[in-house]
This record gives sequence, C-alpha cells and structure tokens, in this order.
Amino acid sequence: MKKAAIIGGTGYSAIELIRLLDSHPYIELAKIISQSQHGELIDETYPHLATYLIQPMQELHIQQLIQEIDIVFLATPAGVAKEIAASFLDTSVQCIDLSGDLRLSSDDYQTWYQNKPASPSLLEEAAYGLTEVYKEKIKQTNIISNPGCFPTAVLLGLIPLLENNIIDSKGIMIDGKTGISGAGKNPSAKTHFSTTNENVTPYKIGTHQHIPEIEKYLSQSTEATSVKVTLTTHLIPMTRGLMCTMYAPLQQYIDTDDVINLYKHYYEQSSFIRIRKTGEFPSTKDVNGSNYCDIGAYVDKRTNQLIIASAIDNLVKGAAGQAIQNINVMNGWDEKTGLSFLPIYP
Ligand SMILES: NC(=O)C1=CN([C@@H]2O[C@H](COP(=O)(O)OP(=O)(O)OC[C@H]3O[C@@H](n4cnc5c(N)ncnc54)[C@H](OP(=O)(O)O)[C@@H]3O)[C@@H](O)[C@H]2O)C=CC1
Ligand SMILES: CC(=O)N[C@@H](CCC(=O)OP(=O)(O)O)C(=O)O
Repeated sequence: MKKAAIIGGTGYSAIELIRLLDSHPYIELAKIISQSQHGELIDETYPHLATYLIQPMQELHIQQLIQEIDIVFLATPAGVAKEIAASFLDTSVQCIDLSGDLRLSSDDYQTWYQNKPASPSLLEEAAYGLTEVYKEKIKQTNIISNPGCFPTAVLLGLIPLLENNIIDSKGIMIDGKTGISGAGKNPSAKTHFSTTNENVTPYKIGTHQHIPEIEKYLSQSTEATSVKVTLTTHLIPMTRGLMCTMYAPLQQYIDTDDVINLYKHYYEQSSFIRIRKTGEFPSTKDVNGSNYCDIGAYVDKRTNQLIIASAIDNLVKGAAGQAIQNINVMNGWDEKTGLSFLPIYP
C-alpha cells in the first residue's frame, strides 16, 4: 500500500481526489494538508465525506512528507506548486501537480501566467500527464504536470488527426464550454448563481492560459510549423462537465467512417477514450462523474471542415481522475485501478 497526501485539501479538485482515492486498492490517503483549515476534520466543511476516516487536516511540513509519504497531489492554485514541487526533486516521492505551473516553457509561463516560472530543473523533470499520449515519459519520472481541463479534451480530440495529417494545422477553432466547478470553490461575481443561472458567457477571450498549453502539445504532434488555435471558452449553468466542439480544415478528403476508424485504432489500448459511432456525438452527461473522454466526429463535405466534439468531466478526467490514472501508470498498475466506475446518469 502506498501512502498519499493531498495539498490544497479543501479545494474542489482535492475533494474529488478524496472521493476517488477512497476506493483505490493500492493507495491509502494518509494526510490532507490545508493552509486555511488545518486542525479541522474535512467533514466539518464537506459533510458528504462524513464516513471518511482520517485524522484532522494538517499544516504543510515538507520534510515530514518526504519521510512518510510516497505520493503527493498538489491541488493548489498556479503559483504555489512550483515552490512545493521543487522540494520533491531527487526524492522518492511521486508528485502530481494539478495546476498550470509545470505545463509551459519558462517564457510562455511568464507571458500567460505573468509570474516567475518554475526552476529549469523542475520543468525538465516534469512529464506532461496526458496519459493516453505521454505514457512512456510518465513511466520514467516522479514529477507529473497534470493537464488543464480544456487541453485534456482538446488534445485527445486533435492529436490523432494532426499526427496522421488529416487536418491542417492552421485555422483550428475551438468552442469550449465548462461547468462552474472549473473555477474552484471560491465564489465570485462571475460565478454567482444569479449571474450564471440561465446564462452563457464567453470569458478570457484571447487570453486563456490554456491557449499556449494546447498549442505547445499540438505542435509536438505535427511536423508542421508551430500550431496556433483560436479558443473561446464559455461558462455555462452546470456544476460539472466540459465540452469542446472543434472545427479544423481537412488536409485531404476523408469520410466520417474513416475518421472514426482512425480514432478507434489510435485509442484501441486506451480504456478511457470512447469513440462515438458515425452520426453520433457525446454530451457532457455521458461522462459525468467518470474518467471517460467521449469523442464524436463529422466530416462536413460542403465546407471541407472536420467537426469534432470531445466531452469530459472537468473534475475527473480534467483533474483528479487523470492524476490518479498517471499515478497508476507510474507505479505499473493497470491504468483503470480505482477508476473503473461508470458515469452518473441522468
Ligand atoms: N476545478 C477544476 O475543474 C480544475 C482545476 N485544476 C487546477 O487544480 C488546482 C486546484 O483547483 P481547484 O480545486 O478547482 O481550486 P480551489 O480554489 O477549489 O482549491 C484550491 C485550494 O488550494 C489551497 N490554496 C489556495 N490558495 C493557496 C495558497 N496561496 N497556498 C497554498 N494553498 C492554497 C486552498 O485549500 P486549503 O486552504 O485547504 O489549503 C484551496 O481550497 C488549480 O491549480 C486548478 O487550476 C485543473 C483542472 C481542472
Ligand atoms: C470555469 C473556469 O474558470 N474554469 C477554469 C479552468 C481552470 C483549469 O482547468 O485549471 P488550470 O488553471 O489548472 O489550467 C478556466 O477556464 O480558467
């Protein structure tokens, strides 16, 4: 049994990690670290975790974690993890950072996050945890940079197409929609019920921190010059769930059946990717509460565009679920360990 700790213990990604780790056969959640509520039990804030038997949340003591813990999940905001994760370099602790701190080059991080980047040695060591694509690199490191929620849905939908020269790397448009839990637990004027209820709002247009992340990893999947995308994210009146509808110009004519077959072949070893039949598209409820990413595609002959829809649960495949999937791969366990449950429906 490996011992795990979660840092940022009272946040939304952390409580999703607690839920998922509860049924993991090889991981015991030994510590929850909270800067704001140490000394309290997690179920004082979250009564749904009332049967969860664990000691009170604790303050962060890095040396104690290094001595007592095998796996650390950093469920903290961007800017925090790069300092903490550096302490685990050259130790035996496996560290998964759920924030954006280790996903970009130093220059891009400075530009898009307007903050000092992580040390070069930490960036060098961190493997990007898009499990289906970077499995071999994930097996070879102790530091994982877990992908952002939009990049997870986008990259799983587009990488097979770019790698196989099906779509043009220029002119890719992404229409993203997300539930409000993506913004974390602290409410704001933008996430207030009366603002979000019966409302759809585009946000962070042209400035979303996931744009450089998507471009970086799409660029690695094609020999073409660096890929640029247009991404517009929308906040929709839903708690969980994320959908990216994407439009990409075809490089060569291909019919929808062949696109579907290409995806099926690309993901034949990937337990969490489900490809829809020709003519069918996923919806967010199809993946709710699960680690699945469901993908549908359609070739629009009239416009020579490929239309792709990719749906995930932002808190599971977009955060906590993928983090556990990566830990499974790092430890040589079946990637489905602790994650093989069906979505909640309706
Ligand atoms: N929500 C989502 O769908 C997704 C989130 N992520 C990323 O995962 C990380 C966590 O997100 P999420 O759970 O939504 O965020 P939340 O805001 O819900 O939780 C973050 C937690 O981090 C702790 N924290 C806050 N500020 C600091 C600080 N300055 N220093 C140390 N700890 C701090 C707090 O917990 P405490 O006081 O208990 O320590 C807080 O509750 C973020 O980096 C986010 O970008 C990634 C993919 C999807
Ligand atoms: C609704 C909402 O605000 N969602 C967040 C999702 C952030 C996320 O997935 O995490 P990282 O910051 O770790 O990339 C956003 O779009 O920025």
